[in-house]
Amino acid sequence: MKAVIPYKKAGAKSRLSPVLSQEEREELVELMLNQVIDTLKEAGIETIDILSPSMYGLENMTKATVLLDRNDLNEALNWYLEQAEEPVMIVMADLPLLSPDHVKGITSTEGDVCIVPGKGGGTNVLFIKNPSGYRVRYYGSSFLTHCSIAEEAGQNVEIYDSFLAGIDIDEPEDLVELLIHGSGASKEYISKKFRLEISRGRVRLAPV
Ligand SMILES: Nc1nc2c(ncn2[C@@H]2O[C@H](COP(=O)(O)OP(=O)(O)OP(=O)(O)O)[C@@H](O)[C@H]2O)c(=O)[nH]1
Ligand SMILES: C[C@H](OP(=O)(O)O)C(=O)O
Repeated sequence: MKAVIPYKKAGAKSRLSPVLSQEEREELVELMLNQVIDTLKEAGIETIDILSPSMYGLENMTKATVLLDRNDLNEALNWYLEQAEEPVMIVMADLPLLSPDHVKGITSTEGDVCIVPGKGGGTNVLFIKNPSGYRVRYYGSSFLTHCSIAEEAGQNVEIYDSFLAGIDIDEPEDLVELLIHGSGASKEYISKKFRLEISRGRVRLAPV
């Protein structure tokens, strides 16, 4: 069993541009990537690949193997799945609230495929026991798409339901969850720029 993390640092997280500069967004994704790698290692995942279109931000990466593929996310991942000869766990790089227990729970699924839904219909983690028989199609309502792809391939799907594993850091409101529930370098980084404030009964971001 091995894990692959699709990762692109250049121009990352454009949906966070209302609150973070490009430089800040690129720093944040690098911190989150390293937290995801550490979580996978702590869960006992020994083979970890990073699939990236360039070495940007990965020049000093020693904790995982960097595989370069300039194709888009789906093409790069489907190429990876075609080559795989063991179960594959596709883990997004923007999951700083993912824990080793989540990883262990996902990979101990009784299903052929285990999916962790993200906000807004995304797919945060996709564990595939028989990768050669599966193809991904991220973006849009990819969670529903990935469920259908499994069912059409006769593979049964387990949905791993987790509030924290379901939080991918895409939009400003996701930074509130990182400040409330997070720990480690990405939480520390954001806590230097933002604090939480209660406004009209809701928790919101405010500049420090
Ligand atoms: N290998 C590879 N990974 C990608 C590519 N585009 C995005 N990713 C990664 O795929 C995961 C999900 O991507 P998004 O949440 O859309 O990240 P993003 O493109 O930086 O965010 P937005 O600009 O807000 O859409 C993250 O781990 C990204 O680093 C790509 O073209 N190639
Ligand atoms: C890659 C994409 O991420 P999102 O844009 O939903 O955060 C998805 O999960 O399909």
